[in-house]
Amino acid sequence: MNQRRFTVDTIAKLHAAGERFTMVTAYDFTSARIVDRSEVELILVGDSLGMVMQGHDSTLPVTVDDMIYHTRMVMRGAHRPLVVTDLPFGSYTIEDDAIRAATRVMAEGGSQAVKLEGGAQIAPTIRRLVDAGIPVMAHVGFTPQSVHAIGMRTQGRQADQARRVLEDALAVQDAGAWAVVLELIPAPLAAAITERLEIPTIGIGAGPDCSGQVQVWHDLLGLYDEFVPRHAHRLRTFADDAVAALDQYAGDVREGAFPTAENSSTMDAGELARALGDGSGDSDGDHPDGDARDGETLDGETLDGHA
Ligand SMILES: Nc1nc(=O)c2c([nH]1)NC[C@@H]1CN(c3ccc(C(=O)N[C@@H](CCC(=O)O)C(=O)O)cc3)CN21
Ligand SMILES: CC(C)C(=O)C(=O)O
Ligand SMILES: [Mg+2]
Repeated sequence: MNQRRFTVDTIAKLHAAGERFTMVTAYDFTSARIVDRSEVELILVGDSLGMVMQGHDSTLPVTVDDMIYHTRMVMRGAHRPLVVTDLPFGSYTIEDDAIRAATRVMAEGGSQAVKLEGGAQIAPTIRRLVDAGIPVMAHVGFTPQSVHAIGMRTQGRQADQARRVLEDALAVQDAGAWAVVLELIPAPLAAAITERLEIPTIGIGAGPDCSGQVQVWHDLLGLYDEFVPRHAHRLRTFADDAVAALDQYAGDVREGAFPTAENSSTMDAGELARALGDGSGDSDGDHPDGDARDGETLDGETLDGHA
């Protein structure tokens, strides 16, 4: 597919046309290449990488440098999707820090937008980023960087809390966010918010009536077994396939079934004999040019790749 890259503008047009779209996380070149070949419109370089790539039990230890490192790998592989990078925990608490972190992520990482967690409280920061020319995706409801403050649970089941989630979504829209992730909120609340917003909502654990959906790569493909969130759309079990493949590899080597002639190269028996010095080659031990290293040229042209 030789499609032009999705932009904030083309996503807005999809949304205006009433089309649902998808976002998936990616953290490296190879996975970004795969998303590039798919129909998924957006890549999130999520701070979930702290869990699924780094093995931490929360997203809190992730640094701006980590996000830039992973974004750079993703940008080399993704040419069609719009790429958004999460600002990590603590990097945008203070407004000036937010400008610095977002500027670095975009200038050094190369992504097209940043995402940060929070509602009304973070709205002034969103406004400043947008004024600085940085497209901002917001994230309300369950915000994983606040897990120790709010717990790992659905937000907005009671009226007062639900109203706060709605107000957060309206506040980030007013501040200039071009989209908002709704994480772990009741489906009817997500539907009501989506109806009241002009910008697209992107749901995860927020029911079917969002403008789009987002999933973590490892959850979709069955690569992460520490836990499988209820909201995960686990379409494959690649980790199981990988273990089976590794077992087959180990077994093949043990049984001598790998490598075969097809995986190996040959050499002239005389050359080997000369190398081993068993008398069939140069008996005087001389290695005149053009003899012991037959066929090689001075510029090394024929050095590579012959079987
Ligand atoms: N692999 C992975 N998938 C994710 O979706 C994800 C991450 N990692 N890391 C960052 C955040 C953390 N997220 C999480 C993590 C756990 C639950 C969880 O335990 N959910 C409960 C249901 C909670 C409720 O409905 O109140 C569950 O039983 O799955 C939810 C979101 C979402 N993000
Ligand atoms: C779960 C998504 C929305 C996210 O923020 C992440 O992957 O970090
Ligand atoms: Mg995140």
